[in-house]
Amino acid sequence: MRLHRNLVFAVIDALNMIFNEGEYADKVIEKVLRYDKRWGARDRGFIAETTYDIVRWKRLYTEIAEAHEPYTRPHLFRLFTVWCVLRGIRIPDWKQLEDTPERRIKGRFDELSKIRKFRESIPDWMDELGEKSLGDKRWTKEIAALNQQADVILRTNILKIQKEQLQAFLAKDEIETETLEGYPDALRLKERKNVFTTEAFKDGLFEVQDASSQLVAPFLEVKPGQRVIDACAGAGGKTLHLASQMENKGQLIALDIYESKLKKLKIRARRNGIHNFETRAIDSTKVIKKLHGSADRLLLDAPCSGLGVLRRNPDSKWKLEPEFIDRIMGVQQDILQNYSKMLKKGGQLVYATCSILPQENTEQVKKFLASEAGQEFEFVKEKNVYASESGFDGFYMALLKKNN
Ligand SMILES: C[S@@+](CC[C@H](N)C(=O)[O-])C[C@H]1O[C@@H](n2cnc3c(N)ncnc32)[C@H](O)[C@@H]1O
Repeated sequence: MRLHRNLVFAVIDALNMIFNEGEYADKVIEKVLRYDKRWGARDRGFIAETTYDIVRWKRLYTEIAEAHEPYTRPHLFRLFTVWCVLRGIRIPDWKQLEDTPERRIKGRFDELSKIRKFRESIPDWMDELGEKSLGDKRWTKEIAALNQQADVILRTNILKIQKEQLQAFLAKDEIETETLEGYPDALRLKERKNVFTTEAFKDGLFEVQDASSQLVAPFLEVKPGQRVIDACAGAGGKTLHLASQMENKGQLIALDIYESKLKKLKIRARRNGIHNFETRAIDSTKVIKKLHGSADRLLLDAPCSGLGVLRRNPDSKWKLEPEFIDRIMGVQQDILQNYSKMLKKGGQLVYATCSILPQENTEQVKKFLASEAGQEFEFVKEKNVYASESGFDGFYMALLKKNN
């Protein structure tokens, strides 16, 4: 691989904004990719993937490069040279990269790779929490899987097109895909490409949605004509899926505490051709109270640590704090206690997270079922999705039924 100076400089700029200015990696990459309109898909891919890689391996690379906060430009270039050496890329003879100690880098890598928190490049607290919560064996496998780059998975919008037709449509744009057993609407890209510029995307024929996330809406067993509430809808990845499973019939109410996220959902719903839905921002407890006893189905896709989706958000390894996890666990239980009241007798709810920690998942459900509010509910089934087993994001979902 031949390195181009302006692309490498863009990576260094991006790392500076992410590591020194605390900006979010996805936003920074969007910003940096706007630097030069002439960059082609390969150039853009290089910038995005190299930046994400160095963010993912930050702790390992900073140990090897003996770099530390705040990262000066020479430090950031040192991280970049570690990336090059470990990938076997020839270092160009640029002033910023001179005197790269290649043998020393490889030696340090071999030493540090013996220790999980360095090898997997995670903070001490996360390694301790993962081991305590999942046990040494599962955590070791799981964190290794969560450090792999995520595949790009599409969900066919079956309101508009069949999966095989979509595959043929995308092939015309030289986007080759394959089906995935056990994920009826999913297509996996054989090669990473920008799908957002395709006509198929603009026409709402698919959404980008991880395969594990595609398991959640079917777990709720919705039927056309029902009243379904998606109480933590966000920008609506799962709302859109629920709507297509309802065949656009019935009533779908999408709630969230952030109006801004619901606005994004409206745009996506329009593109997807969905009209059986409405959004309501939760700006007071009245919004929930008004819906008490009204839903046939209820999705609680609760806010969580996001430890199951580190492959797609590697910078959350450095942004997440243990105090946040403690706080969000309180919110998760409040959501179960208060929002479950929106369900009708005989109705069903799914509690889901994109976490792999039992304390955010099965233990929350057990605590709810043992509480006063949980007495009317019956546990039906649960599913723990591990990245190390599925090859996709880590997720949890539990189905509960409200007794008649
Ligand atoms: C896991 S995300 C939802 C992802 C979304 N369902 C999807 O499939 O794209 C959790 C959502 O819960 C929202 N949230 C946080 N606290 C909440 C609360 N107390 N009530 C309702 N929603 C909440 C967040 O704004 C966030 O959008």
